[in-house]
Parts: sequence; structure tokens; C-alpha cells
Amino acid sequence: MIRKLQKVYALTEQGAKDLVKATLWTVAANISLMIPMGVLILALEKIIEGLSYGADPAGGVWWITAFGAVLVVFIYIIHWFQYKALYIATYKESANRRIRLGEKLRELPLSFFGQRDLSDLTATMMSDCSSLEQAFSHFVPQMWGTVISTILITIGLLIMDWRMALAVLWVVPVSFVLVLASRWLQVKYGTQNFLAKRAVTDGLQELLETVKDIKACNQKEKYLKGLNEKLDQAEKATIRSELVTGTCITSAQAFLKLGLATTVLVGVSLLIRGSLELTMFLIFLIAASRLYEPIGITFMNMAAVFSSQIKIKRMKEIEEQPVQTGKQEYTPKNYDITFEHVNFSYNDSDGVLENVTFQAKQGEVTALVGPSGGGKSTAARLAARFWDADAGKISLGGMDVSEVEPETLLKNYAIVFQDVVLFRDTVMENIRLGRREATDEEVLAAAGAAQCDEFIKKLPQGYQTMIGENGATLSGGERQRISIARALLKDAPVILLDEATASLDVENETAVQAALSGLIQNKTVLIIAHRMRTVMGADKVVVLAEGKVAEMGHPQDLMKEKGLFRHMVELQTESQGWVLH
Ligand SMILES: Nc1ncnc2c1ncn2[C@@H]1O[C@H](COP(=O)(O)OP(=O)(O)OP(=O)(O)O)[C@@H](O)[C@H]1O
Repeated sequence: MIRKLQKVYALTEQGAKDLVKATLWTVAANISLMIPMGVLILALEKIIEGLSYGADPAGGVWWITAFGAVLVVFIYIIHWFQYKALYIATYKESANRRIRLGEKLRELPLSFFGQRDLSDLTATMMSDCSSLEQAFSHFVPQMWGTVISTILITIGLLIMDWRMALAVLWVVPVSFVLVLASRWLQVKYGTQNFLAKRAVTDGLQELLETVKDIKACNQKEKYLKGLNEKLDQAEKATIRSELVTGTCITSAQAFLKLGLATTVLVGVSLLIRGSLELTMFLIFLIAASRLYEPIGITFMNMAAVFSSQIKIKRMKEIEEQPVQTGKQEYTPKNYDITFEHVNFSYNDSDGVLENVTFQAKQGEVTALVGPSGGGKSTAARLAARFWDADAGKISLGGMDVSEVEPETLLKNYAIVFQDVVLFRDTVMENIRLGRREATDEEVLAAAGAAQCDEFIKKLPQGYQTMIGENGATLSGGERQRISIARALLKDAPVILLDEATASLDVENETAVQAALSGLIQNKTVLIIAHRMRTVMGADKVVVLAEGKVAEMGHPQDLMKEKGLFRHMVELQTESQGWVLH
């Protein structure tokens, strides 16, 4: 049963066990609320007995009152345990769920992030987790608890008097069927509501991320119009969903109340015929008045559980994604990167790399060049196992990278990308990201070598200046130099430089290249650069065009041929003489 609960509600083993515990405590709490009814009846019996035989009607009631007081304490204790099981355990599970999702995201291949919208992922991590927390602390255990306690109370009532029990209970299955029958309607409109709200969240996040471009392109009104439409749709979807759910649940709850009328009708007619005791009639009247309320609440809980299904489904989709695994022990014999007949495509679309074969040797600089979109960045990222190749083999030091655990593999790589990511932290910590255990002196040395020192010292608090989100307060060249400083600090045996010096002016580029030359001694360097002057000093050039290796060799040898490389170099030399008129 625990396994099944884990699967249905996407819980951990402990979470499923806690759900069972919370349900059992809810059953106990529901039944405990029936006990005062028994005490009341006992007291009534005593009073009626006293009145019938002319004795003091309050005679035997004192000890019943004392018993009642003990019961109050007992009921309090049960509710305390129920509270603990419901809330404390749920919040723990919720924290675990978030950690589990975070861990899972860490292990997922980058291909997953290409398929999923980032704002959707954030919403799944934050708001879906919160609403599931609400569902598991308020709805699910109460729903199952009430179902079980109603079954137990039904059995008790049937044993006491089956005729009256039927008069009280016939409405329960009928209204239950009403709720279940409307489930598909609730799920349909609930899902539409969820998707419409998610579209608003996506739209808002997109707006915040692209606000500069929207303004620059004068598209503010058009964009806001689209966002307003999404908001209108979300509003309509919410009203529709609330209306459908409200109508279904309120009808079922109203139907339940019919049971009180039938209890009175059947009870009175049995009383008149003399086949029912007055106390028994009172017991059923009280039972009817107490029983319907938790069942009515359960119908509302069921609606909330139905609407949680889509969130649970999304969460399970993430949790069931296959992760990149591999050996955690890895000792390569050297650091040569070898591509052998590699094919690759993103999202099963057209092939991005086709039958790509080349080697980037340790101690050499290998440059990937070619027209835009030719697959250079893709090849560099495949070398670090950001994705796995569809066919062929990529190896580092003879070992297939797809067999090495990604984090273990990445310890061997220092990477500088075109798009530098900086964190909301101090400049010092942003550089230290290259090697967590580096001392301040080592960070300063790396920053100096990457030509960062001058601009960092001009910042208000120097190295202790907080960088805004993604380094928004720094220029492109400054961000790139921080990223280079990180790579220098990491000092890994394989270096991937994807347009690493593209945002630098000529003076800085020369200085940074001098620093990089120091870094790349005896290392495997795979460099992507559009500036041919950067590429001419490489040991080997691999020209990638439309995903295929068009040419390969030493740059001077390639210049002797009338191929794509020479054409690119000539074009760039020509373009250097261009002037804007
Ligand atoms: N994450 C991704 N998802 C889907 N397609 C992608 C992704 N990244 C790149 N592509 C596509 O793969 C192809 C190769 O892209 P890639 O960035 O590797 O080329 P490139 O040679 O490095 O280009 P550039 O010189 O312009 O940076 C392009 O058609 C691009 O649109």
C-alpha cells in the first residue's frame, strides 16, 4: 500500500507512511467527536429514568459529567496527535519534496531544460509544491480519514437499528456518486484554469526577462496587449472552474441534508408504531446532525484533491526523467578529446552534427571555426557531456564521456562561454566559483591575470562589491573577464573557450590572450572564435559547416587550399577595411 500511495501522490516512502498515520489519526479524531454524543445520551437516559420513577433527575448525572470532563481531555490529546501527524509531517515532506526536486534538476541533462519552460519549472518548484503542501496538510488525510470513519460509524449505526441507519445514510452514496460523476468536469475545467494561470506566470517572467528588448523595439503596447489577453483568459478560466466545482459540490452537500428529513420521518413513524425507543430516535437524530458535516467537507476536499492531480502529474514528470549517470572514479591516461562519427540533434529535430570525427590533442590548441549555426558550440558542449551524442563516441583520454558521471567529468574542464552567468554575490565569490577552496590571494592572482583588477578596484567596494542579478551592472567585456578569471583559477586540464574574448577590445584581448597562453601549457584547448587572428595561432583548425567537418588541418596548410577556411579569413581581412558611409 505504501508503494501505491508513493506512486499516486508522488511521495517519499516516509511521506506515504506519514500520510497513513495522519489518516488514522483523522479517523480517531472523527470518531472521538461521536463519543460526547454517547455521553449525552447516557445523561438523557438517567434524567428520563429519574423523571419516570420520581427520583432526583440529576442523581446519576454527576459522575457522567466527570466522565465527560475526562473525555474532553482525551479528545484534546487525539486532536493534538492528529495535528502533529497532519501538519508537522506534511511540512517535513514538503521540504523533502523541494530538496528532491532540486537534486533531480541538478542531475538532469541539459536537453531537459531545452524542452521545459524555465518559468514553468520555477512555478512547479514553488507554487505547485506549496499547493501540494496545502493538499496534504488539509485535504488528503481528512478525505481518507472521513471515508474510513464514516464506514465505521455506518457499521455501528446498522448494528443499532438498520431501519434508522438506512434513513440516515441513504443520501451518502447518492451524493458521493454525484461528486464522482462530476469529477471529469472538475478535472477538465480545473486543468484549463491551471494552464491559463501558468500562461500568465510564463508571460510575466518573459516580460521581466525581455523588458529591455521590448522597449528597444517599441513593442510595449503589443506585448502588454498579449499579456492582458492571457490575464483575461485566466480570469474566465478561474470563474468557470469555480462555478463548475462550486455547483457540483454544493448540490451534493444540499442533497446530503435530505437525510435529516428522512431520519425524522422514518423515526417518527417508527415511534408512533412503537417499534423504536425515544432514546434510540434521539441517538439517530444526533448522529445525522453530526455525520453530514464532515462528509460535506470531504466533498470539498475531494474537489481539491482532483485539482492537485495535474500538479502531482507535473512533479512526477520531473521526478521520472532519466538522469545522466556514470562512473564516479575516472583516471584518464591523457586528456585528448576524440570525436568518432558523432551524430547529434536537439529535440529529435534535424541533425545538428553529422558524422563528426576529429581529435583535440593534449598540449595543443584546436580551433573550431565555421559559419554561424554550423554546430561549433554544440560540439564543444558535447565534449563536456552537457548532452549525450545520438550516435558515435566522444572520449576524453580514451574513456567514453557518456560513461562518466557528469560532475566527475566536469572536474577536468574549465569552460568560458559566450553567455557568461554571474551570481548575485560579491565579485570575489563570483570568481571563487572556479575553485571553491581557493584563497583570497589565489582569487586576486587569477583576477589580475584575466585583466580584471583595474575595473574591479574602481567598483564601490572593490572585490567585495555585490554584483546585481546576472552581473547586470557590468559591461559585456567585464563579465567575460570575470569568467576567464574563474577558468584561470580552476586550472583544469581541459579548457573550452567559446568566443571567450569576443566582447573584449583589442588591447584587452591581447592582454587576456597572453594570460590564457600561460594557462594552456600542456593542456587540451578547444577554442571557438570568429576572429581569425585568434585562430591563426592554433595547432589545428576544424571547420564545421552545416554540422559536418568541411576541412581540418594546420591553419597555414588550410590557407594554401582554396577551401572554406581560406575564404573566411579573406572575407574577414576584407571586412576590416570597411567603412560606414
Ligand atoms: N539548445 C538548443 N536547442 C535547440 N537547438 C539548438 C540549441 N542550441 C543550438 N541549437 C541549434 O543548433 C544549431 C547549431 O548551433 P550552435 O550554437 O552549435 O552553432 P555555432 O556554430 O556555435 O553558431 P554560432 O557561431 O552562431 O555561435 C543551430 O541551428 C542552432 O539553432
